[in-house]
Amino acid sequence: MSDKSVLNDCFLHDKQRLRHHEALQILKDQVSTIADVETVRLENALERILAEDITAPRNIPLADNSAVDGYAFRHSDFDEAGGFFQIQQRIAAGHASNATLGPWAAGRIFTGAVMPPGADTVAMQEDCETHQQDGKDFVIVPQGLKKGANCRKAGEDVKEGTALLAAGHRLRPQDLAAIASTGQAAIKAFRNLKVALVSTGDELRRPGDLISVGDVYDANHFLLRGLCAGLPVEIADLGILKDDASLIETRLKETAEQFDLVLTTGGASLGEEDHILRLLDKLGQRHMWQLAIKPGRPMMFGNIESCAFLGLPGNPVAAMVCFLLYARPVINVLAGGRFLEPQGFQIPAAFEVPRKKPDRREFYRGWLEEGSDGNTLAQKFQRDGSGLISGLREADGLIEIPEETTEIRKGDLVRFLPFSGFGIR
Ligand SMILES: Nc1nc2c(c(=O)[nH]1)N[C@H]1C(S)=C(S)[C@@H](COP(=O)(O)OP(=O)(O)OC[C@H]3O[C@@H](n4cnc5c(N)ncnc54)[C@H](O)[C@@H]3O)O[C@H]1N2
Ligand code: MOO
Repeated sequence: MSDKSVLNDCFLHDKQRLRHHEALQILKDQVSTIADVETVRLENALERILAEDITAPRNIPLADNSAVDGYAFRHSDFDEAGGFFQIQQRIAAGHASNATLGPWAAGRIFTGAVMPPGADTVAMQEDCETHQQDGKDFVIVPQGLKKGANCRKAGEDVKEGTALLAAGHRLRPQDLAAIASTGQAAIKAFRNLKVALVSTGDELRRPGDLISVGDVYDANHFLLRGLCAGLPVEIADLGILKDDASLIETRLKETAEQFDLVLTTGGASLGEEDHILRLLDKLGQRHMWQLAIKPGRPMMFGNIESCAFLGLPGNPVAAMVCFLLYARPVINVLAGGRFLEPQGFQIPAAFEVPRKKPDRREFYRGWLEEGSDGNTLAQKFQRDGSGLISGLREADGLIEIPEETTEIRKGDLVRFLPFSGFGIR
């Protein structure tokens, strides 16, 4: 390799840069919840992050009840031939009976109705025959029912005192059902995080605006807006800031006073027109910059007073990779949740990479495909450029290649991180 090609490699210094795992550790150490707590009615609690533990105050269900429409009876009255019972009471759901069931008596019962005292088993009505004799109603229950059949026990779903959900959990529909089943009408939840989205760059224009040579449409705003949609945030669009240090300084200062997190893209490197890093250092504290990853190297993290600050690189692929790996878990922690790690699995590669730089972790855009032998393989988007939105669009996930790997041959195991594991599609 010639000296020139070495000098041309802008990743030459990866050895001195922060490793991915070190960056994650810094974020874990530095970030804690800043969102306030508020009371939220269950109707509005979907996707909110719980700020309290939820414990069952009583058994669910509260009492033994029937799982079917049928006839409740005492199993001890029943023998191999079946049973012949006089129907002595009728119990509908919501109308518990206090009358104890005597020997050879049955209660007409409906699904969800509380078992009458003394009864322990229910026969389904389709399996029974009824008839009248001397003005009395009887039911014939066929043989074979086990004691307790078709009876749901008190507390069989949840026992009184069971811990159902812990603070920090993001509420799904089934969690809301579980809370509702305890009778709790409102919960303590963290307020959604107030996030300001800022795109920086003289070249940027919003879709719909006219462009001329050298201009670029602001794709990152829509990328980040979409990625934030799956997180407990309220976003504000601060638009595009020109590469003007004093303008950016004023806006960042104002914004930091009003928001929990400022998320910028662009201007993260050190060119004369890149102001974000210098301004973060001037206005607040920087905890991280320059990672040994590709793409995403100029990613930065810090704070301006009590406002967290994430400066993502301008290249859209780098912005998305950094968002998924770093911004997403940071946002979730700031919002009261846990540090979200991606889910991934090992899978053979359908591609080869003859030479990969050591000392840096790489994230390719990729998808799963079927190999000739029918096995599933990971395929990689051919081109590596960090400005290629096409790769993101075609991908279903990221392929994570660790620092020590210097070559990938077809069939080597690689780690696939499906986008679904990041909560996106
Ligand atoms: N001399 C060096 N140059 C660069 C380095 C370096 O270390 N030394 N790092 C490169 C890497 S890696 C990346 S990534 C980029 C990121 O730099 P910035 O964060 O300063 O981003 P910009 O220069 O503002 O923009 C980079 C690229 O992305 C386009 N861009 C920016 N914002 C948007 C947007 N909202 N929507 C669509 N596209 C956007 C911008 O036009 C540029 O083409 O720096 C390398 N350079
Ligand atoms: O790391 Mo930059 O992230 O090449 O695009």
